[in-house]
Amino acid sequence: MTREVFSNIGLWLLFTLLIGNYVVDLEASHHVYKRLSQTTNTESPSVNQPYRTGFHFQPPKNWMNDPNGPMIYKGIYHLFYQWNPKGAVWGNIVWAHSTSTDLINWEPHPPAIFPSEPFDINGCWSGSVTILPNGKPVILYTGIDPKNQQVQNIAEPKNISDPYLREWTKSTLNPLMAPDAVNGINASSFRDPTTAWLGQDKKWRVIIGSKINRRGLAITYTSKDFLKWEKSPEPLHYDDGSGMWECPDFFPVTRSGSKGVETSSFGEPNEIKHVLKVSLDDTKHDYYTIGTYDRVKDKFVPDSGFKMDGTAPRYDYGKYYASKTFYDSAKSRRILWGWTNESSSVDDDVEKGWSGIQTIPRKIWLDRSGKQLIQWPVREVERLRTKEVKNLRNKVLKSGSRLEVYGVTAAQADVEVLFKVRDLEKADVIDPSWTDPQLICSQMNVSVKSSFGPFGLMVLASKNLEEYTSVYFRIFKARQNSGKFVVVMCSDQSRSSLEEDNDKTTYGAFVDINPYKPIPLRALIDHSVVESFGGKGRACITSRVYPKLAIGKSSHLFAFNYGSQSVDVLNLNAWSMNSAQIS
Ligand SMILES: OC[C@H]1O[C@@](CO)(OC[C@@]2(O[C@H]3O[C@H](CO)[C@@H](O)[C@H](O)[C@H]3O)O[C@H](CO)[C@@H](O)[C@@H]2O)[C@@H](O)[C@@H]1O
Repeated sequence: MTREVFSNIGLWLLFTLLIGNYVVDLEASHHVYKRLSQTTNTESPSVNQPYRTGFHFQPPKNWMNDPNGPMIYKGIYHLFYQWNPKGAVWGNIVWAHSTSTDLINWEPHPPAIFPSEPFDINGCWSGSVTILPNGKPVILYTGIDPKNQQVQNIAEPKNISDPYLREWTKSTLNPLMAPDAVNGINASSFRDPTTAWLGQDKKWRVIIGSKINRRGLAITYTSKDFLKWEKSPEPLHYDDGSGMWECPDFFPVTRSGSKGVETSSFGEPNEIKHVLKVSLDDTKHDYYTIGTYDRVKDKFVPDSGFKMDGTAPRYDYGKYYASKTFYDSAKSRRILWGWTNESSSVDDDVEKGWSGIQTIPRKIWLDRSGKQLIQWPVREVERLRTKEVKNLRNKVLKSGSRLEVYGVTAAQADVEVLFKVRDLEKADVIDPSWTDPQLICSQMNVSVKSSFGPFGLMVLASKNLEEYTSVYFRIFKARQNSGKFVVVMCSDQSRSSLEEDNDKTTYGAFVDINPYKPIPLRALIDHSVVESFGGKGRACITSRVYPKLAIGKSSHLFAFNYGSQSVDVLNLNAWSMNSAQIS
């Protein structure tokens, strides 16, 4: 059926091309595809869906991976994403499309781009939007050609007066960038173009993720007109040994304040730093480095201490991949989107009929230290807060104690808590060999007592704690007689579900905060996802969990302290969250 439809589309398109159209009119194929995506896999997900989210973005059904081409256009936010119209596993990839006025409630549209031409017949993979100086948005995306080579294509809106940009036209000049014998690009590792930026010479630049042997690199192309692109002799940046760089992202950040800057902005060199983010195919994590962009040499130079490989800091120390930012000109902020895959088995995904969510979009900016990025859920999500619970204020959590937070819908909630510790000189000294926070968290699980920690939240917990996910801190002295401390934040999924088949890896991150001050923790809890923010966005951990007992109204929320020293809860606010309008 699919093949038939595609070959009919192909014939029809060939006809329009033969009669001399320079752009491919996709209107008819659009409608056919819309029908197709509505009729394939017609079995809607079963009614009993305890793991579907209430306020995290997800399509009504089927597989979703990377966020693509996020932007704001005429006051409307757009999110495209990699979607399989035919099932809950990866494949048959198209650019699905939704729009929003607040980044939280979404209206679905038919797929914007789908395989129709030789230059993308085997898939429309990830890419980005660039808003041209005349205000017109254009998409650069990776197409998979008949030889399964990865090539870069352009698509533009059919009608720029439609704020929803519902229809897109592919250029007949596609592919604009392709591997060949001369450029020596690896045809199976050449994908995911970024948002382009304008250089001093008025030429556009874009980078594309790639690899040559074990070298991961960001290949630069330049163009005067956005159509004819020339490969630069040198990549923007590379690292030997890091493997394929998927979904690169490259953007400026201001050195002071949390305002975002437009991708082509440079300002004074002492005002702007640049961020290079890559998604490492080898580890499936998103890493970033902060550095300087040399506009003359077209080179990114990481600041001292940063290396663009698996040792670089991560946006999120849980399940989080293929992220992408955009500049929100309406609110002068840079927004980060990221994909969170399931931790359930493929069989379970197929049975529930869907896979993959997007995390709540986060505002992202450079910390005053210049050494790390800070992320915080967009303020708009707070509009879903309802019924605030304030039953924990200035409470002492004695060693081994737990306090239940009553009156909140614990399966769909937003919780903010401020802890305070005293007598820090009693902290245990960290073993100098403990350099990997994930290892610390998994080896010292929640039942292992230190002086300070574990203390934190137990979320998606069953009444008698047969199931719970714990998000907590431990504080160590950096050395004996040292006034420096190491704060570790953990998200322990090992007891999250009675079901055995899920990936229950424990995650961990170091949090760069001063433990003499109050220690903030926020958790966005949404049925099968827990997004945790330590130190006001200095460390983020997203986890996926599938409790069997702690679902819906049977879900509970606790603050706890299993460390040997008491911990104060200065303040704990919890909100039941309304559901967003999404699909
Ligand atoms: O949808 C294609 C885009 O996704 C990216 C990054 O997520 O590449 C993914 C990749 O496929 C693997 O990842 C899938 C989920 O992302 C997974 O389910 C699949 O089984 C994997 O093969 O696509 C290619 C081809 O399979 C592979 O090399 C990647 O890891 C992004 O780079 C693509 O544009």
